[in-house]
Amino acid sequence: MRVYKSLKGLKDIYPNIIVALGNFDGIHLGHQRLIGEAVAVARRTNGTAAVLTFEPHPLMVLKPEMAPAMLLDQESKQRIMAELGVDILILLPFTQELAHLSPEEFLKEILVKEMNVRGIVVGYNYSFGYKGSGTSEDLRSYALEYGYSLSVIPPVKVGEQVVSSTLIRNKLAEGDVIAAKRYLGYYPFTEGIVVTGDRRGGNALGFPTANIDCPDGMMVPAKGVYSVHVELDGETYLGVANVGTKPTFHGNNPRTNIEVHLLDFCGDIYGKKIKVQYIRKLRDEKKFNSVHDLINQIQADVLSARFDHPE
Ligand SMILES: Cc1cc2nc3c(=O)[nH]c(=O)nc-3n(C[C@H](O)[C@H](O)[C@H](O)COP(=O)(O)O)c2cc1C
Ligand SMILES: Nc1ncnc2c1ncn2[C@@H]1O[C@H](COP(=O)(O)OP(=O)(O)O)[C@@H](O)[C@H]1O
Repeated sequence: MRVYKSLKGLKDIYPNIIVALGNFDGIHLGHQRLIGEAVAVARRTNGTAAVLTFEPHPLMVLKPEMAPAMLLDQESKQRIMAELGVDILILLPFTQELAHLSPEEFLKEILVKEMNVRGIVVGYNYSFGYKGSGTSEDLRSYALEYGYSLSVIPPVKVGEQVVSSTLIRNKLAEGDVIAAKRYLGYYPFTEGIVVTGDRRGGNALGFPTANIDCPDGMMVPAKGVYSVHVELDGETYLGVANVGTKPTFHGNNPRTNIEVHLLDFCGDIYGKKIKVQYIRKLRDEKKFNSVHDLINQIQADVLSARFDHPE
């Protein structure tokens, strides 16, 4: 998959672009269906499967205080899109100027003039252009004139629930990682570099923990203890993770920390990149009266986590 940050020259390199439009935070089951449709149309028509998305998230530019925590970092997002078969990803810088294009201008200037799209795929509730006033009906009304096909993907449901990024954020905020996985189609995860912590885990507790540095603005599940799968150097380990503030030691320290103890592993992994996939919430984080009680509880957590083998 090739990544572009500008539209310049694209239509000359790719004369038959089928584009999926949207923000796709999380690339959940609904997004996967939508992007899958663009890929299918492109394969059928000998075209190029493209995703056009904005960077940063439009709300970061328009109303930063309203911008949600992101479900996926940019690198993971690109990896999943490539796995879905996307040929080109266009990360269009979202500017005030772009935000002020009317729906008609966005369609004519960007999709037709710059990209000469042959196919457009959007979700049932897609909106675009100034203040999001354009809808899929507007795209439909110009399809014949500009010669593109239009697919509008109906809501994807799991049971009675319509899958959405907001629903998934709410589930993660409740610590319900099992529900989040049901809607994402994969285990929610945090990826980051192992940094030094308070150097207490291995020495005082007998449970060394890899502390991960999580980029700001990323969604993290509710505070608590989780069984996890950890990817490190191409291997997958079972682990127990604590998402929280370590109240036994830190009093009212507000900064949420993610740390994981890998089962059946020993080694120095400072500076390494690890991916922590949340499998199941085991319990809430709590303040223990003694280090001894905390150690006993972590031992019990490890026993519970042993039930959650990696596939
Ligand atoms: C499985 C697991 C569960 C934990 N549960 C709690 C908890 O309930 N309360 C708490 O204060 N700290 C908890 N901790 C965090 C420990 O206090 C922490 O690992 C220890 O302070 C070491 O921190 P360090 O890695 O910065 O040295 C937990 C850690 C793990 C690995
Ligand atoms: N089983 C393990 N799980 C996690 N980290 C481990 C494990 N074995 C060794 N380590 C190493 O030990 C470090 C954690 O030790 P710890 O005493 O908790 O110190 P820190 O406070 O710096 O995290 C990890 O960052 C990692 O390099």
